[in-house]
Formats: sequence, structure tokens, C-alpha cells
Amino acid sequence: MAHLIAPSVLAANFGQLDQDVEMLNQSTADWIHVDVMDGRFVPNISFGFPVLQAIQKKATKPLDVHLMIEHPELYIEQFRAAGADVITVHYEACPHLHRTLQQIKATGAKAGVALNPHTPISLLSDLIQDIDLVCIMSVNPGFGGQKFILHTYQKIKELKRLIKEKGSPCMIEIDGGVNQENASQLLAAGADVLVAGSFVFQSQNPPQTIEDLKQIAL
Ligand SMILES: O=C(CO)[C@@H](O)[C@H](O)COP(=O)(O)O
Repeated sequence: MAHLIAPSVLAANFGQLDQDVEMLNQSTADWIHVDVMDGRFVPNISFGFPVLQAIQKKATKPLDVHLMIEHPELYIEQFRAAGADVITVHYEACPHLHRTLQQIKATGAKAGVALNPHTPISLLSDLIQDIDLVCIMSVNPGFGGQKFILHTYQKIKELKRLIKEKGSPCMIEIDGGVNQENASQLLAAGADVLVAGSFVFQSQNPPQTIEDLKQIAL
């Protein structure tokens, strides 16, 4: 399967969000990645339902919503109603992760699990069959523009092995510090979806940058 590119609107210009979403609509991006932060699970606050709804109104591509919040299970239905197509919760925020994944699937959304850099892949061993997407955080969540953590390559390979061993249809997404330099190695290690925020939005020509990431061959 060809890899997917999911630009993160956390790095967009919120003064012209409509235009930035329209740029993504016109680009070769596959998904639009939306980072929700609550100031508790992560030391930053981004935005909530009204902004997600505004993005949904304009977007013509699936919304990949990454919840960096405590107690995500309290808000799943609301995020789905606000436009989320993929809902990713953090392993570290869910004491009853299996139940939360079922809750996400019951809304009709795809169910994702994100892992902080310190969280081992092996913890997913008993529920990998129930996950549609694992988001490996390649930075500590909370901020865009951070440096990519090299140990990520190892984790992708481990996850790929686990997925194969258990026959899971799960996709592997990488989030944080993705750029033209590391993208090809990430894909070679087994990544299916690349999230890129600052690399896309701070470039001279964001649609071209998205297309360059899309065209990376192994
Ligand atoms: O979830 C997060 C950060 O917590 C990411 O989605 C960032 O938004 C990616 O930004 P860059 O590292 O690509 O700038």
C-alpha cells in the first residue's frame, strides 16, 4: 500500500485556517491531522470542538484526530460528531483502553492508539487486533517543531513484527519531527502514515512539500 501523508494543522496559521485547509484540500495530502491538547495530559492547550467543526466544514479529506487529553472516553461521541474520521487516544491516558477502542469503533470512526516515546510497543501485544492505527510519537507530545527521536526506527520495526505475528490490519503512523531527511527511513522501517506539521507549513511551498513527501520512494 502507498504511504499516506497527514499534515498537522497545529502548524497552520489560525488567522487564516480556512485558506490553509483549502490548501490541504487542493494538495496531495491524504488526511488532515488535528491535534487536540488539554493542558493536563500534555503541557499545552491547542483547541477543541468549535475549531474541529470549522475544519470539518471546509475539509474534503478525512480528519485524523489525535487526542492528547485525559479521560478521552468522556468525549469520543462529541469528537465523532464534530467530524473525526480517525480518533486516536493515548495508551497512557486510558486505564480501560480496550473499552475505549470499542467505544470509538461503535461511533463508526477508526480507532487509534498513540504511544509516548517512553512507552514500549510490547504493551500493545494483547490488543493489537483491536486497533486500526498505532501512532508512534517520535517527539514528546505537546508541541510542534521538536527534534525527531532516533529510537523511533526501532519501535516501528518492533511494531511491524507484532502486527505480522498477530495478523492485525493495523496501520503505523509516525508523528513528530518528520521531514524530507527521515521520511524515507521511516517508510523503509514500516511506517504507513507520516504526520508532518512544521516541515509542511513552514516551507516555502506547502503543497509541493506535501507532494515531495508523497513521492518518497523506498
Ligand atoms: O502531536 C504532535 C505534537 O504533540 C504533532 O502532531 C505535531 O503537531 C507535529 O509537528 P511537527 O513535529 O511535524 O512540527
